[in-house]
Amino acid sequence: METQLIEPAQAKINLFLHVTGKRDDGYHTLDSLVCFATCGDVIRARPADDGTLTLAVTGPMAAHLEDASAKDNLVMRAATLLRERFGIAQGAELILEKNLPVASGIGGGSADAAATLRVLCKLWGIKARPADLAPLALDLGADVPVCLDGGTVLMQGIGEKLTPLAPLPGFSMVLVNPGKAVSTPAIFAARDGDFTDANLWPTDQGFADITTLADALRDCRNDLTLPAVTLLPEICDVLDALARADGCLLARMSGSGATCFGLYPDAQMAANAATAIATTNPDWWVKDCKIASPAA
Ligand SMILES: C[C@](O)(CO)[C@H](O)COP(=O)(O)OP(=O)(O)OC[C@H]1O[C@@H](n2ccc(N)nc2=O)[C@H](O)[C@@H]1O
Ligand SMILES: Nc1ncnc2c1ncn2[C@@H]1O[C@H](COP(=O)(O)OP(=O)(O)OP(=O)(O)O)[C@@H](O)[C@H]1O
Repeated sequence: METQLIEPAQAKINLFLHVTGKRDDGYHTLDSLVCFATCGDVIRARPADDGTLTLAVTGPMAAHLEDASAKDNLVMRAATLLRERFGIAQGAELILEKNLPVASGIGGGSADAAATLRVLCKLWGIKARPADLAPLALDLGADVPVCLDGGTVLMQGIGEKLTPLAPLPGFSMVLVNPGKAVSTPAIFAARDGDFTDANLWPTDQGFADITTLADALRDCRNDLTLPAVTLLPEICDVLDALARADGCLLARMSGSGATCFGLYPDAQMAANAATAIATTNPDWWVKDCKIASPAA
């Protein structure tokens, strides 16, 4: 039977995101607590005997990617770069199931690129250590290294400095996107004012439950919220809708937006919140999910 490998590309959530400075090349340095959600895209890969690389895109968000199989899709860019750097002659037939909204702050494209690297290392028998793949991942985007590693991570530098942290207590989330793409460079460019101090997060502290975690997260923020809301005021409506739902412990924007997340103590409360928000706002993308365990 023909081999088909399947790799999840889980949504990336920035539980907080502090912008701590700006480098000479224009990139910003960050402090961000990153975790992953149980929902996301899926990458499937089969060997291609003729040595070609092809991509097909399926799924509810496929139409939002301009030219599904274009070579600038992050899946194709990841596959092409991996072949070049490791001198691989084999090809692959790739299928991207696009479930996450595009350009929405939950790293869809970055998670796809990272999942492509993981699945093709398996398909092509590349025995690369994480350190061998890290520079390649960073060349694809600042969020790709964290998506490659997964787990709960303190992300610093421009995204290349990753400190794995102890797993967080389990919690449920609702992700909401108002259905409008937001450009990451435009949001960083619109940010102004002071930078936030680095290293504010207590990396050695454990959290007994979601309530104590939410308390600690409330001392932090997403520094890109103000520029994002200025460019897309609907983000305020999304945050309000999440915060007003019963049981919401924290509502915050992820990455450069526009997707926001709400944290809830249990799956039933998250499901109820998702139903209520989706009913009132039929044009929004609404998804209830959980924090992914590191091995998921
Ligand atoms: C906002 C985050 O989602 C937080 O996780 C990421 O930092 C964004 O990562 P990404 O989408 O992979 O970003 P890239 O594709 O590498 O960069 C897009 C653009 O965003 C800006 N950018 C990105 C990352 C960063 N640390 N500083 C920046 O200023 C730069 O203008 C860059 O040209
Ligand atoms: N496989 C892909 N999935 C999503 N976007 C892609 C993909 N390949 C290329 N892109 C392009 O990358 C840009 C960023 O999309 P993406 O969904 O990764 O943004 P994001 O969720 O804001 O990411 P981040 O949180 O890492 O900033 C979009 O303009 C999109 O056209």
